[in-house]
Amino acid sequence: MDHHRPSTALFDVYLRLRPSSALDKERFLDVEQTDANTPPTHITIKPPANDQRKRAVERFAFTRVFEEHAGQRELFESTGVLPLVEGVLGAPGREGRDGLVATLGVTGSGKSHTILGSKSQRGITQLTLDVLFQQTAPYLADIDTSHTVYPSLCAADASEANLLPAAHFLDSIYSGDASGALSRATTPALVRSSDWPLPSSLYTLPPAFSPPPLNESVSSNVARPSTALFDRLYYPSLSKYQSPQQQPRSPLSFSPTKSTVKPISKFAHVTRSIAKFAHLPSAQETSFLSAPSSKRYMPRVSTLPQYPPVDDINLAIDTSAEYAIVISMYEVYNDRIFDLLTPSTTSTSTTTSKTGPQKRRALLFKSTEASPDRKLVAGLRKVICSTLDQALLVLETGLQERRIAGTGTNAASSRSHGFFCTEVKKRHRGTSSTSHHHALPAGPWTSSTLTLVDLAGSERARTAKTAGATLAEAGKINESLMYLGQCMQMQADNAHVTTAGSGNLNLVPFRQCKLTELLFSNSLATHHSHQPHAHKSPQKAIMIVTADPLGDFNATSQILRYSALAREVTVPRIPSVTSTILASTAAAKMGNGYFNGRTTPSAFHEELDAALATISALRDELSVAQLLLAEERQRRVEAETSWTATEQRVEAVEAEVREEVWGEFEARLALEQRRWRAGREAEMDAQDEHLDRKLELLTQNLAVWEDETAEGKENASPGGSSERDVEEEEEAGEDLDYPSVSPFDVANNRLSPNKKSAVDAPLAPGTPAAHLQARNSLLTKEMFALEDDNRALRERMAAMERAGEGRREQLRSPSKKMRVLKTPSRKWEGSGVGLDGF
Ligand SMILES: Nc1ncnc2c1ncn2[C@@H]1O[C@H](COP(=O)(O)OP(=O)(O)OP(=O)(O)O)[C@@H](O)[C@H]1O
Repeated sequence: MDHHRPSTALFDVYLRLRPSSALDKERFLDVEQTDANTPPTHITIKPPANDQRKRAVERFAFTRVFEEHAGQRELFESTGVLPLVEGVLGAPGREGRDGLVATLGVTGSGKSHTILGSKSQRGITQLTLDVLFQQTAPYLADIDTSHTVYPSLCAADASEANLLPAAHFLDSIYSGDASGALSRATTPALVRSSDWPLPSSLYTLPPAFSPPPLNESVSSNVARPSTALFDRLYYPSLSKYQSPQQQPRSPLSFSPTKSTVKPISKFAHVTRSIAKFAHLPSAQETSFLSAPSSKRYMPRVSTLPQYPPVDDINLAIDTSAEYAIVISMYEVYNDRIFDLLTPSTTSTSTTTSKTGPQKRRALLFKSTEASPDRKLVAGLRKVICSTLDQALLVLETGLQERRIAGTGTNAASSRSHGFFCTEVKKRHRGTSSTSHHHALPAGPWTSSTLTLVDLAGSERARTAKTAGATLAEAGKINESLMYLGQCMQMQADNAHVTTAGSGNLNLVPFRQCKLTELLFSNSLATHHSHQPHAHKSPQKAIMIVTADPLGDFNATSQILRYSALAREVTVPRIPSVTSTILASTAAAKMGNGYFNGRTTPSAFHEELDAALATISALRDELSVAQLLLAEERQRRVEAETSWTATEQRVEAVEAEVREEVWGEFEARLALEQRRWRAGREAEMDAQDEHLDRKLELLTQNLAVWEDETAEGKENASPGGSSERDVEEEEEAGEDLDYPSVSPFDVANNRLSPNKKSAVDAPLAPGTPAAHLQARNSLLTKEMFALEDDNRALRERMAAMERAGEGRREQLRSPSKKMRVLKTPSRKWEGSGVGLDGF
């Protein structure tokens, strides 16, 4: 089995076995021993004796296997981390190369132990930082005293980051704001410090260390005593590797003044970092010493593990260069990126802290204006560290933000994928002028990053005994690890296709989730790398797979399958029971005279051997088929999980869209209703006005008609009979030439036959009766016209109401009943012509 990783492969893969505590369990993993001088590279895994699925033995190849006794230092030196560190530092005159080290394994298998260490031992991260500071210490740019270094670093940063000197960062975190309380579980190295606060006596400052007056800036020399105290409290173990002149300065001795960050047009785009830094609040506000009530405890560097030492390690370093080391940290939690150096509670404003914990903002992984060819996590808070101690304090501070929870399998299980980035910024130093040469300005800053990744572990809910939010987190973790497995498998297949020189390359689906995007984007050579400005080579990556040989067989074998460099299936030997059955069958045949002249014993044995060989081959095939079937089943389960996850995502999106559309719809409905009501009211007002005008006209006409009727009556009885006489005459039916009739009676057909014939009878023209008849018929016509108008109006109103009702029914939400509008009915009382329904 060829275990040499093809050149196109992304990762060198190492396997680290951890000493197991579950000694009562059966060991399922064996390391293949080679000769004493060659480190092991192969392992075999055997399914447990009671395995129902009768799985075959599998053999895996890795770049190297580290057995249980391997320590942190051995791992650090032998996994290729040091060449990565050298790569990041860059060869003389050359830009460095990005590197990535990730750990992968089942929960509790030792990933965090490898990357971050434990209470007593340092992990790869701390060892890397130590080596980096040892090598670069004499060449580190002096951010504390140089006026130009900090602005130039900010200007050169391509990731829209918020760059801070370590002193300012630590000060802002550990200042007196109560919001700075530890918000998450403590880290392996800090487990003690959570229940071990600084003695209260340390908070009580002697009078000599009283904080400077409010109006004095941090740059003031008055701040010096607190610097001394800071050194005394937090720097008992000053760097071992620096000469006295290079002893690390305390963070508080950093003295930016407004004049140091004067707005130079060249650095005009250096925005937030400088602006914030230039407007530092007064020392009283920012100094951690000014806040005895702080709940966040700055860890003591001296209490952090010092073992194993790496003082003897030497790397090649570019002595003509000037370096700056910048730390940033983030985590991928539920497929979103969160900065670990921006605490979830604000630590600079007491007013904000009163409002409770602040939700952390998720960050984007994207190409930026200054980095079009490479994706970066944009908007991180990055801390420029001048000493190892500062870097360790920043690391510990960030780790306090990381999500950790106790599960059934690990007391401090990482619930997120942690990314710890050490960025090495490098530029040509520049020279001062001599009598022979002109001064050479410092070159531009280049930047390379070593990212150490502590992946969260895959886990089974049953064994981890998780529930609620922790179970949901586990779902997300498993999903992202499944995508990672798919990508690694595809990449391995591609690598084999490339080596074999035949077949098609698959597209590695690394954009499926944030984790794979972060791990693969800058490792794979994309089309961008062919662009002229894409000068950086893809990052180099190492994967350290951790496993417990006495742990969970299923979970471990699954991870080994997709991470190993090569894999081979070894079929278990035919069980002796089969041979026994075959042998006894043969014996029986012999006893039954099977060989009575037809078949010789030797021919029978040949036949038997052939049969056994066939059976063995068939069993081999069966085992392989069973294995493939098991894998297919596993894939199906994974596909189903992914399908369910996608469905849930779709449902969530759908619900969101529904909610949005419904909100918009309701707003429009309300608008339509308002418009409709306003229109209806306007129309009703117009109708009322119209009717009023008509009524007025009618009343006027009636008055005229009554006057004229009265006049006519007077004229018709010159004897001057009284009004009462006229009425009596009318009632008695004693006719005038033209009867006294109301146009309403005419209109409503309420005339007596006598009156009707009198009204209809033609009269002599010019007489008052004829005049009255003409007026009466005019009024009657007008009445009819009015009646028609009213009817038409009523019909229109009824139609409008029906339409409005229909519309309302149409628009009405099934859940939210709209209040039906009830308009009081109006009636024109006097005429008997109702406007019901208005
Ligand atoms: N090689 C080792 N030597 C000694 N102790 C170890 C080793 N590996 C792991 N441990 C211990 O086992 C425990 C669990 O390890 P660790 O937290 O690193 O697991 P993990 O893989 O990171 O788990 P998770 O994915 O749940 O975060 C820790 O107490 C750790 O110190």
